[in-house]
Amino acid sequence: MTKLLTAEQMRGIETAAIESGSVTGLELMERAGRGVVEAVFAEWPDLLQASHIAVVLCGPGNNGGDGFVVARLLKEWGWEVRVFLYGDPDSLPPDARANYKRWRELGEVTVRDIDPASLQDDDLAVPGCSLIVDGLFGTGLTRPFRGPFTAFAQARDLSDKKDVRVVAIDTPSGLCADSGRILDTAIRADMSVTFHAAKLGHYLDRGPSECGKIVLCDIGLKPGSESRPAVPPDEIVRLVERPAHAALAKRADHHKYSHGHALILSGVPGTGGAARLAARAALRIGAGLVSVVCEDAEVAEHAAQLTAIMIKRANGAAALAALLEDERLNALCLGPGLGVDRARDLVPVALGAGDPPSRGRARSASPPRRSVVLDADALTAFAEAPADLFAMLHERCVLTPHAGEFGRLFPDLAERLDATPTKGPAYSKVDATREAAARAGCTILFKGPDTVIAEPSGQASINAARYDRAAPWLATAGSGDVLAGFITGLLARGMSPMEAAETGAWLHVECARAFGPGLIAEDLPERIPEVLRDLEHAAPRRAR
Ligand SMILES: NC(=O)C1=CN([C@@H]2O[C@H](COP(=O)(O)OP(=O)(O)OC[C@H]3O[C@@H](n4cnc5c(N)ncnc54)[C@H](O)[C@@H]3O)[C@@H](O)[C@H]2O)[C@@H](O)CC1
Ligand SMILES: [K+]
Repeated sequence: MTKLLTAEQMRGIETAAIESGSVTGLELMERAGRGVVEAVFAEWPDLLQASHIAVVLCGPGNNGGDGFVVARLLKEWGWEVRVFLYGDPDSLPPDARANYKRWRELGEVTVRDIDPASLQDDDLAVPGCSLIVDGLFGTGLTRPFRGPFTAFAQARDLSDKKDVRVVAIDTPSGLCADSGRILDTAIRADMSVTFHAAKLGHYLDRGPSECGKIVLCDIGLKPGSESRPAVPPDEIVRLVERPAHAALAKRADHHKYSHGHALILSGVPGTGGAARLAARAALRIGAGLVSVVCEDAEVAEHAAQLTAIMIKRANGAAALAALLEDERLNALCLGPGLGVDRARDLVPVALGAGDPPSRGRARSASPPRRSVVLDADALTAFAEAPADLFAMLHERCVLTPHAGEFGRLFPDLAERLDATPTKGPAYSKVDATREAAARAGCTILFKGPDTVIAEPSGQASINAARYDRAAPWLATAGSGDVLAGFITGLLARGMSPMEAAETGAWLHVECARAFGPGLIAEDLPERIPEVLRDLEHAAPRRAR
């Protein structure tokens, strides 16, 4: 499991280690600086060949302290190093000050105001400079950085400057470590070297655009014990990773009914493509049976297109309620191509909250806990009255909004997320998704290249389609319908909502990566066999 930490959690782990007496802050800082230098040489071995010139920018906190360590180690390696300190040397925290002093035995420091009244001429354009080390701010960033930094960052996109590499210590300055949002402006790095564990901001929002490559450096901090974890498990955000093959495999002694029956509800004639995409995805991911549910007028369109996927007729809410008397139909998907009017009629029935007129049945006190995925129109249908939807949702539901749909259901949370951040830590997509899940009472998968999944308990994870898992071709019509279908199929197979949402999101990205350029939504389910085979080959062989 890859854990992602907030700045506060990281500080807690560091403090606990120092208080335990197992390590000093100075030792941690030395390991951090050394880790940065090692990462630089590993990434750019040409810099090992001869002595080079580096500019090291140090800020007023411990991130600056790491910068002084890097400056010293590069100097000892034979480099020419120019060091700038933004802040007062006498106000540096103790470990940073100790490293400032050690550096001063070797070289000069150009000291500048942290908040200058007017712009200063910093002459950062050091001729022949090969490396810029950003040690201005790390996890302690609390407000937009100003003055020369703003001018500096805005005037030049450092990483575009020919032959100059930019390495950020921990996080690129200006990037909020908790949210991945930029406080006004940020330095764009080619590589960011972070310590102990990556931070949420490396994977959320603008983080991946600003960080370049992420390198994780072990500075010898031990994880807490199981009885006294340094960070409570529920508060830790995980990066969604490759699922276990066993979770997706089919056992030889199982039959199709062991893998559930998924229903995908479709809309008016001519809009059924989205439902068929979702249905195909549910079938490919292994649901035992998949049916598209439609009205009489839509049967011909589906019949012309579907073979292994069955068609079930339901003209209106009462007919759907009658169909759902069959408890073998264990997972439903509503939204793709459904139309908002039809969604308003059918969603309450799907959630077991309807009062079907044909049978005159009173609203059930304990509605059947059938798994339900609500996407697209099924979310938009409740834009005027989200509380009505939340009152019907239950723990087997998954909502899969994109940013627009999220804003319709949770306008106050979206507003906080969209507001320009003025201080750190800024409100993050993880914060918003967790709050949304608690309010809705079910699992929420908030889509994007930084998809966040959260359940009401506060458990949360990020499925990042960034860095080495980038899948830009997923931005194509129908891709969300396929994701909803994957999740529905996995729910039909019996996964929990959180596991189905995480696994579906991971497979979605993996299918896109397996296909590559030119991808359209139809291609995604067709890559499932290849992706499943790869998972099988990666799985450890069973002992004979
Ligand atoms: N937590 C840990 O376990 C370790 C932390 N280390 C380093 O320490 C860093 C965190 O150090 P700090 O907590 O001192 O935080 P930072 O060094 O990121 O910055 C905090 C300082 O900057 C000021 N500040 C914040 N935003 C500002 C702005 N926009 N303009 C002007 N001043 C601003 C704060 O008031 C504070 O003085 C990490 O990012 C990492 O680089 C490493 O030394 C290794 C171990
Ligand atoms: K930094």
